[in-house]
Amino acid sequence: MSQRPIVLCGPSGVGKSTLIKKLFEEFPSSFGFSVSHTTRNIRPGEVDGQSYHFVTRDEFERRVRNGEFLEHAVFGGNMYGTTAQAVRDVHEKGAGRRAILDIDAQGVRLIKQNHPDLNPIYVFISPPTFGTLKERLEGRATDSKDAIERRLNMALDELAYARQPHSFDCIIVNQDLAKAYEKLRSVIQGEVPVPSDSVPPEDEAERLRRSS
Ligand SMILES: Nc1ncnc2c1ncn2[C@@H]1O[C@H](COP(=O)(O)OP(=O)(O)OP(=O)(O)O)[C@@H](O)[C@H]1O
Repeated sequence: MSQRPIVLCGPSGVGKSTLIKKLFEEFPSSFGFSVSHTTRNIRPGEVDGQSYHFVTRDEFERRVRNGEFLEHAVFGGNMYGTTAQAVRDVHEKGAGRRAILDIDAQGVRLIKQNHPDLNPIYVFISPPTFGTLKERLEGRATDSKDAIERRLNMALDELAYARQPHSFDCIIVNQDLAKAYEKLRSVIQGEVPVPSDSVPPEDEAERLRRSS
């Protein structure tokens, strides 16, 4: 198997975690997640460098200025992010495991601009329709109404980016989970060319949200 990192991108609720979980179940020691940086305090039982890289806000901001992060965000007043080095470490320090990244379209743009040496395989997981995505987010029952609204608004950008030609190596529409998983596995195992699906055109739900 090649060791190119895998970048999975797609709107929240499309099924990325579900697909990654299946991969880990089938190949328990082939893949690894990168260790994120955070400014939050270390909790009992956590190990610096394993759970997270715990750093001060000054240190975090210095790394942001250096362009080290593929993505970073603030949650509950603390900063979290993934550095390019953390992705390289999965391979170099993780006994040859292959890095899987679950990142948003903005993160994909940053890798392409700032860290092309990572040379990942870019896969976009698409919902069958925008309306289906809404149903999945509501059905998951883990997100507040506000969070669902935010995620659906963000999904508009993700879908617009994925509809641009050549933004991803492969697009997989997650309609039937078993079929989507088979396709993902083929892409990862380098059985290329795996025929790419197309991001579906705007449906009524997406059109209404874009115009509101
Ligand atoms: N093909 C599918 N058909 C129907 N339901 C699905 C399918 N794939 C995933 N789901 C369901 O959709 C919901 C969202 O999936 P999941 O949590 O994996 O999304 P995600 O893309 O990882 O979201 P986030 O980025 O917010 O973590 C879950 O309840 C999951 O069981």
